[in-house]
Amino acid sequence: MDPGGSAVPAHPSSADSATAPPDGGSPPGPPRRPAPPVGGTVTPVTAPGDEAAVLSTAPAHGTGPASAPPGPPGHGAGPGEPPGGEPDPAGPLARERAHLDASRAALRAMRAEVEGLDISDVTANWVNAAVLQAQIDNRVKALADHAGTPLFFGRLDCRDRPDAPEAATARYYIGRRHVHDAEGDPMVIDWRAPVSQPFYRASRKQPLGVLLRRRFGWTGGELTAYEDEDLTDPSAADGAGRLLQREIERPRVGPMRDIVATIQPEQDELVRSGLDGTLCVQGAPGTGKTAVGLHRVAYLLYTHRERLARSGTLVVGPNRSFLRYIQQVLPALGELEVAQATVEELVAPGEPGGGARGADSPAAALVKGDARMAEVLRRAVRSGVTPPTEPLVVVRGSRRWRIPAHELQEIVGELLERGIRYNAAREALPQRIAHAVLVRMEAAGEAPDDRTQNAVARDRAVKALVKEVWPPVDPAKLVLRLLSDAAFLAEHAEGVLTPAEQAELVWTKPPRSVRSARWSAADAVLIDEARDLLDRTPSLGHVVLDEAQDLSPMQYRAVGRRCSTGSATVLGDLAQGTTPWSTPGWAEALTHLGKPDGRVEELTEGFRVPRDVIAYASRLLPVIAPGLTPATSVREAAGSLEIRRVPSDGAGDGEDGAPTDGTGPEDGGVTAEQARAVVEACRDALRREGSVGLIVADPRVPALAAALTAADLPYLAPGEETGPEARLTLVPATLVKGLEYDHVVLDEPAAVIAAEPGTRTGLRRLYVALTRAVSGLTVVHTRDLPPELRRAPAGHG
Ligand SMILES: Nc1ncnc2c1ncn2[C@@H]1O[C@H](COP(=O)(O)OP(=O)(O)OP(=O)(O)O)[C@@H](O)[C@H]1O
Repeated sequence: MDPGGSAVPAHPSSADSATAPPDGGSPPGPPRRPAPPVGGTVTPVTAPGDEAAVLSTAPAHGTGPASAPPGPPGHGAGPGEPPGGEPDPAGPLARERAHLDASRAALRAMRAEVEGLDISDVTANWVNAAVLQAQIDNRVKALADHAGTPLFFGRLDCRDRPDAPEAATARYYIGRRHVHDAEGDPMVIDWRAPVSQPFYRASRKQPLGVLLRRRFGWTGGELTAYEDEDLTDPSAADGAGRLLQREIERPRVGPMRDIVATIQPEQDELVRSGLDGTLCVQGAPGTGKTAVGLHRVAYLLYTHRERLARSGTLVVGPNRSFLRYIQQVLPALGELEVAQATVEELVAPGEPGGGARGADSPAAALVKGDARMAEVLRRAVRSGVTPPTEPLVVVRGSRRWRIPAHELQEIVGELLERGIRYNAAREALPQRIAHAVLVRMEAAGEAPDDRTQNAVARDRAVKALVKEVWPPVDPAKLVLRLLSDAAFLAEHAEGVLTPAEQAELVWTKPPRSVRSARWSAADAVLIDEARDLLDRTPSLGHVVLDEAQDLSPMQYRAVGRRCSTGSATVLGDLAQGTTPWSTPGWAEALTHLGKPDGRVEELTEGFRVPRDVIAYASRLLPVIAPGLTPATSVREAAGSLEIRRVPSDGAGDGEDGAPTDGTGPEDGGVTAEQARAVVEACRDALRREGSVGLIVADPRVPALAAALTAADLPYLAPGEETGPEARLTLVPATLVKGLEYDHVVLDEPAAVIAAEPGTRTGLRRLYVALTRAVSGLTVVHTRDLPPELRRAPAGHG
């Protein structure tokens, strides 16, 4: 029997005992009991225990919403509420809805106030007026009340001061943005404010002044449930409550969403770590690295708004589909100004995909991505500098000023030694020469001033000398020459690259010009490095670098110079490195980034992949990344894992990875039986709720796309938004990193491995593909599974 073939029958269900179906919303009109005053003021409220309306005070164990039967109508609307129908108008849920209504009204008032601003008196001219109006428009946009987005998701009842009596508490509602009433008192507090921090960090062991933490459940924009934790009882166990479980286990449809309501304490520590230090997060698949990185940007923008508004922030992701997938998270958190780019777009902006067209062999790419290339380029850039051998004569009026060659050489030598950027030195050179002339003028009794110095610096003879001594350099032409002219390369790679490495670099058919060259992604990074040697790349305030394990040292340098005076958040998983140059360790990566003091933290709690699926995928870990901790899964549902073996066309089983079916490479070796079984697995997956991802080795995409079309199954491209009409995405294995689907159908693992240049890279690609599922994974294979997957190593399930 195939040891991996045991099916785990756990099907997700939409049933959710934690919340009621929408019940028509809150009754119109004012609540019978007004919502207690919030924030800032000491508010005597009933002791938390009195509000007996707790949904669950203890973490739910083993009866997660995904496996619980659907409750009766109204069940779970909040204890203290009558089952079904409207909530008791005096009950806690009704009071919370009243606070919601009041907060919405306050937000409307805030918006109306901004909309009603009359700027005609305060703006001196139309330019100022336009600028101010744009700021007002942005503010109005930021104050919009989005129907589907809850205004708050949590509440804290805190002891107002450590010495305050038990009954004196302050109450804070925690939400995505700050809302205040007409008096300026807060109704909802921004999740990023320091006051909100205990919502994420407080535990029964360390309550941080919190008496009660309440989480709210929402259904279709309606407040339908809440769940309390009484933090005054140290004997009760901390743990994920049902609303949290429900959020984690909800079916995925559409792009990535924010996790602001359920950020976990260890994630919160990373989100709120300071702007000045660089932070690197190593984490197994689904541990929330991307989520942490994006929320960290939102937090930093809130905390250092002015500084970052000036310097800018940027999120770097592996490809466009990934960026499309994450692009709505920051706007949902109210942050509209964060740029997003791939490394390719960073180094060669303007053209989609960075304009890179050529492809390198892995060996050539390895050398081009090596940090030693920086030294080769540095030498090559400066190679045109030729110390003058003749004196310079400058004619001013009737006088001639002569600077001897040795003095000119000294000036040039000094500029070279100072290590300033090539073009900055090139600009400084005429001024230095002019200075030498001025010294002579003064010695001769003249009284030259700054204008004289500038005039000398612009003198024709000086200009001609500068052009000859310090010639202008075009970065692309320089790289073109290095890659086309073996002698030029050898001159500058001497002692840095071996002759064999140099041979990898040189094009066999050199292009005629920069424009006709088929630049590869690695070439674009070389050009970027050369450009930076000429002129300093402007630095942003903060850069988030996701899927960082795949960057070459030269790519790290390219990202690093874009945050040279700022800081970075580096996110990645060494086990998911699938480039030939992928990062061996974070210390090295941080050094290339120019942030050797960066702090490395690890996340191991998985929020995506169900237990059985992550245990299965983790069988590969000892081979692909020995020493890394396998992720745990906080999801309660074990998930479904099914391995379907398809009988081959009678050709018999071959060796691992070898096609045995006699099909040609043009269809990627997909047999008719395999295609049928894959389509069937997709149909099965589509019977369930949520998104479905069909992951296939890149060469097999056309054959399986044709099979889906023939079977009348519409499908999307990765990053395209799933919706009710199309929930199935056909994803080439090389594009699936960072993405997730409720149910994953994985076609032919042996082909995924075979599509990569080496077995280790292949197994890592397979590990990425195996860890995309939120609730279920079906592996469909004709060829043998890799032996690493068939063996269950001790402790890995
Ligand atoms: N605290 C949380 N509450 C709810 N959902 C969470 C939480 N943390 C992470 N998630 C969810 O878990 C899933 C995985 O998160 P994310 O994509 O950030 O993980 P990752 O570590 O970047 O994964 P990968 O290594 O595969 O790129 C996402 O759907 C995310 O929204």
